Amino acid sequence: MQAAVALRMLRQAFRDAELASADLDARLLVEHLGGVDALSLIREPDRPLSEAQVQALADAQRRRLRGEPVHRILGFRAFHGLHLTLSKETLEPRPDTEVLVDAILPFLGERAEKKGAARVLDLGTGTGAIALALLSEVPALSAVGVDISPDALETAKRNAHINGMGGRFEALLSDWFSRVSGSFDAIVSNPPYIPHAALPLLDREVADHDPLRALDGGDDGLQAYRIIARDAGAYLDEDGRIAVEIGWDQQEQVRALFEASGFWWINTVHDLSGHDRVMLFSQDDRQAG
Ligand SMILES: C[S@@+](CC[C@H](N)C(=O)[O-])C[C@H]1O[C@@H](n2cnc3c(N)ncnc32)[C@H](O)[C@@H]1O
Repeated sequence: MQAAVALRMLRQAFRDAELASADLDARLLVEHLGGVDALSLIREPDRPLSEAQVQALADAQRRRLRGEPVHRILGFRAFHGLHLTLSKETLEPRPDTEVLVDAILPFLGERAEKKGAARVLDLGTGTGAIALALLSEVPALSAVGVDISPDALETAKRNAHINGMGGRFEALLSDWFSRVSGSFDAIVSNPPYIPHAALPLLDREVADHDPLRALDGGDDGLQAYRIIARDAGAYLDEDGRIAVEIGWDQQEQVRALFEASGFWWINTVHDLSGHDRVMLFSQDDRQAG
């Protein structure tokens, strides 16, 4: 079968099933499982696929139509320009989380330049997405990525190596701060923040394929923020910063938790849909919003 024919068939099957991202999903699958990039699909539409590639695409089509997200099928996702492999216990990193990376990046860049080196702690690192994106932008930065899942930490380590940053990334098995030591210029986190009772309401593609431990934020969704706000001060440099991703309606509660622990709110950054998504805090009032 020719690549362009495979693409047309897959696209039609996904459109018939009313998948929201039918065209994009079909293209991603044909590009990666058929081994053809976007340009060759246009320049060489007659390029034949091997028997194994046709089989892989048929299998992918079945999985996608059963509701498996396209990046789970591919086993990787692009994040902030990095290629990140996924595994059973890693959350699929989302474009909204790139907002957190961009929000803390100028601060870490400046710190690293001023001091010659800087350190960041990523709590609940998953694939390593946030830490690795920061490392890729700031060569003098090193990172500790904490997770409670050994599977996620293996994946984060693999991602650090694949992206050429293995020497600057430490994967640490820890229940939040329990095994963390030392002090950091910044603490970043995209913790689980879905209130327990809201889990059954999640989109099936999320609920069935992202790990529960990456989603469940306890009774009110704020369990992890409570711990981070309570303990972060002991691991943050005096003039350090905190950046946390939040649920769209959690700004007031998260702000209150951090302020009660003596942190100063700097600002809240919106995601790509205009929702409150990332909050920045500092240890001193000079940067306060
Ligand atoms: C929402 S995911 C974020 C993953 C990644 N940072 C990202 O943004 O794509 C939350 C992560 O926190 C981890 N986690 C949950 N409970 C934890 C705990 N008690 N201590 C450390 N990590 C935990 C989960 O395993 C998961 O990897």
